[in-house]
Amino acid sequence: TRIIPDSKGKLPLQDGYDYIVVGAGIGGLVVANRLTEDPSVSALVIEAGNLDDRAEDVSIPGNIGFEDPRRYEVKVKMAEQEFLDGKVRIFSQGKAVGGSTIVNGLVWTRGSVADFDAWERLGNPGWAWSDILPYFEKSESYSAPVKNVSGAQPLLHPVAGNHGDRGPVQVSYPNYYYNQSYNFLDGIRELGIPINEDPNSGNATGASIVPSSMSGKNQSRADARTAYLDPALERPNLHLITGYSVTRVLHGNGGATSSNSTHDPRDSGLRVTGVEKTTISCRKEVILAAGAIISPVLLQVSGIGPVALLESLGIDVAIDLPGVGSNFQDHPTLQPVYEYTAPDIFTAWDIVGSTRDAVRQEYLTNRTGPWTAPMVNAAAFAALSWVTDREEDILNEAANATANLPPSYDSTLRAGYDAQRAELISMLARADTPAYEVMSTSWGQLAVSAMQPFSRGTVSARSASVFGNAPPLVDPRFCAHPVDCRLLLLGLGFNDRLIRTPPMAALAPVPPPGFGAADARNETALDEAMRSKITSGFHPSGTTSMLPLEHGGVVDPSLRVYGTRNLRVVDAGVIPLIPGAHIQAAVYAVAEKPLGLIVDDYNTDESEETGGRYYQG
Ligand SMILES: Cc1cc2nc3c(=O)[nH]c(=O)nc-3n(C[C@H](O)[C@H](O)[C@H](O)COP(=O)(O)OP(=O)(O)OC[C@H]3O[C@@H](n4cnc5c(N)ncnc54)[C@H](O)[C@@H]3O)c2cc1C
Repeated sequence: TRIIPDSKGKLPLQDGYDYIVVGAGIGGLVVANRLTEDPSVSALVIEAGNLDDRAEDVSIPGNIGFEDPRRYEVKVKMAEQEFLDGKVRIFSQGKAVGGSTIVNGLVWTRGSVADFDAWERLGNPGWAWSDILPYFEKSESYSAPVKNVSGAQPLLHPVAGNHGDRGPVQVSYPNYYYNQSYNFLDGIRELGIPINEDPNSGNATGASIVPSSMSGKNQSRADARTAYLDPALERPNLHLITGYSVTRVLHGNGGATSSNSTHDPRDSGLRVTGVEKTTISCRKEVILAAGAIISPVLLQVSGIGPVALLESLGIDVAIDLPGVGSNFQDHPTLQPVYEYTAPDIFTAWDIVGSTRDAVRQEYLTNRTGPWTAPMVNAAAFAALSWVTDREEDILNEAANATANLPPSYDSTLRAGYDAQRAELISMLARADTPAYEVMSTSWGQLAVSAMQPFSRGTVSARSASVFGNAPPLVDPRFCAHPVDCRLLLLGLGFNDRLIRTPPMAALAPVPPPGFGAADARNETALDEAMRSKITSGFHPSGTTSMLPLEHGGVVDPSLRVYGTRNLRVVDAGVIPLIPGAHIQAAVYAVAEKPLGLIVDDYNTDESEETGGRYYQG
């Protein structure tokens, strides 16, 4: 691999590449790696961020949440959240080779059989659980420790059934568990939630010690860079530019094309910033993998998106595609801390001063001790019927309450939403898909996320350039559908019961202001306290959805943008319906899957355009 860092000068590039990939996160690096396994294929990856320095704040799981590698993050301001408290929130996104996997929390969960079967029913043949399972397996090397390292019963699934053992991403468990993880799991059991020893089997509910994207041997972060770039460094046919941002997809002569172009559609290109503006051409395809926030904005500023938005910004319309930037989903999340005040409780917050020196030394010498443990050791995924006797009321509310869809949604997006809502309701009614998740940290944070969100938002360019004065408008519209807040309230009520179980009461947890036992009984007050605290679960997705055109889709089941012949999106944006899980495992699997389709397009017949509405104006 030729890595071309931010040279601030002329870019030493080839005349052209077969494939040009925008963004070196999960989607970009998986696709670039798999394509260049064939030495006759050339690919260029362009990444806005830089190679990370493998410093301790990146690679050591115990640093997550404390010494975050902020230098590899960009903060994106959300629109004021009108269904919460009217205030803005911040999204984090990775900006580095490896994308958000350089800064993420390592939690490795796939979701349930039902999550992916719903993708297929929504109009995506070949994307059911049984179809995507081989790609979950292909992406990972799963290992569970055979010995009990921390003294307590680890409750892990030790056998690698349905798990990959030769894939690039190391998935394993830490060599250390905080005792509080077991208080949590014991308390959860007292509330009738079963232990799930393998949350990645397709049955996603129950309480677990969660697997992490980390090396079992080195006890360090496994990310898209270590998994998919580092092993390919010897390949001369893979080039990577770092520190440069793609600003536009070009159409026709030098760009991904619409059918009314007179130019060769294969002659694609991108505009890239640097000291000197550069245009790069490619022979086969452009693959957008800039993540669920930026990929739709790049499409919009390149003239592919909802015609009304593009015209309002003075952007020439190439393809009127109403779904670009819509169907935005995330897991709304609360992070209340029930501080453990019993004496002699050791938490990650105690790792300071000389204790920190000792913990660090133990980690560096033996790869054992608290620094092997990521922020989240244990989590519970609760099925709705396990946690309420008002299940029918909630399902009725899910079906009948107004979803407050964004006014910009056209009839296709509304029809697509109706189909998704039916799937979500059937998932809420099942025992193997979660209504909410509770994540436990060593210091008493019991974070609650609604796992089947019914609200939908938008990502919209606010200028004709990605670098215009106005950054894009990112609006998840958290709790636009009221059932999302209802599920979060249910989760907080659950926390209140949980901290009063004997195993948890032994930790003497103190609820944060507004979240105490009396508050939990007063739903109105709790609801108000809660709305000011809801924020992102860091899982933006859906903004370039794989759905039929008549349901607001942006890409077809081969991840090709409707109306183009040589432009695909391969990142979290193509997820049509967010799984009830942390999404990195799904994004890796999604990115592994289209390889055959991409390559076949150029080895067999000419690819056909796949529908789309060409702008005639
Ligand atoms: C703080 C945080 C914690 C998270 N924790 C977890 C977790 O514990 N478990 C889990 O499953 N998921 C987690 N996630 C989510 C997960 O990491 C993402 O869903 C996943 O990385 C998305 O992959 P992607 O390929 O869509 O985009 P990314 O991995 O974000 O990669 C996109 C890349 O594109 C680059 N880019 C953007 N614009 C341009 C441009 N114009 N030109 C060139 N390059 C560009 C970016 O710099 C970035 O490197 C977390 C995310 C964050 C931010």
